[in-house]
Amino acid sequence: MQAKTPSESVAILTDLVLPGETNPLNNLFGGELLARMDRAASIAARRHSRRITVTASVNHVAFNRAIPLGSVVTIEAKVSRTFKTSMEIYIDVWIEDRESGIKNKANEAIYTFVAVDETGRPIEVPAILPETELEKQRYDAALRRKQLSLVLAGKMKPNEATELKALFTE
Ligand SMILES: CCCCCCCCCCCCCCCC(=O)SCCNC(=O)CCNC(=O)[C@H](O)C(C)(C)COP(=O)(O)OP(=O)(O)OC[C@H]1O[C@@H](n2cnc3c(N)ncnc32)[C@H](O)[C@@H]1OP(=O)(O)O
Repeated sequence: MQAKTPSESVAILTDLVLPGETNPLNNLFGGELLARMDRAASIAARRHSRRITVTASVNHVAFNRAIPLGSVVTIEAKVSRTFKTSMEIYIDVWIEDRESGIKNKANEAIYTFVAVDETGRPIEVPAILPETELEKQRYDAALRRKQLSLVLAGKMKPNEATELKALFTE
């Protein structure tokens, strides 16, 4: 299977925040943002693997800035690292300033997707070759995040999480 670059998987969704999607503070409802990020991430995972993909876990979400009603929101998702059958998808969320058009970072999230065959069994995905400095940083830290996610899910013993242990012994 031929390796791919993160830019080959990039998925960008730009949409408005409408009244039915807000909370009582008139900001985008958190669950609505999670769903939009899941959609963008699933397209990125699909573009990388060209397989059926499912969300295996949401590893990290930071709601750093509220997103007001009427905002133009851009969600950019791309594969940051692949393992055997799983892919880490890094998602950046931007709000566009109405007057200047300048985009300011509002949130970010990290999802894990798994490619599956027609019977739902995990199947191998192409490797990834990070190109930019940011892509390389995200790639390098992804194994640590995977181990943390597996430990929290009870799928890995803490003493097997070599990358996590290294954080505390360096
Ligand atoms: C192309 C352009 C147009 C595109 C056009 C759009 C098309 C778009 C199609 C629509 C697509 C919609 C997709 C929406 C996304 C859903 O809405 S999917 C619905 C929500 N998700 C689900 O229902 C998934 C349910 N869970 C499962 O099916 C199974 O648990 C899984 C995820 C397949 C894993 O199966 P398993 O038996 O645990 O398999 P296992 O071998 O242990 O693990 C497989 C891999 O997952 C990893 N893993 C498992 N759990 C975790 C965890 N908690 N944390 C991190 N990694 C984990 C393992 O480490 C392993 O990784 P590798 O080392 O192989 O890389």
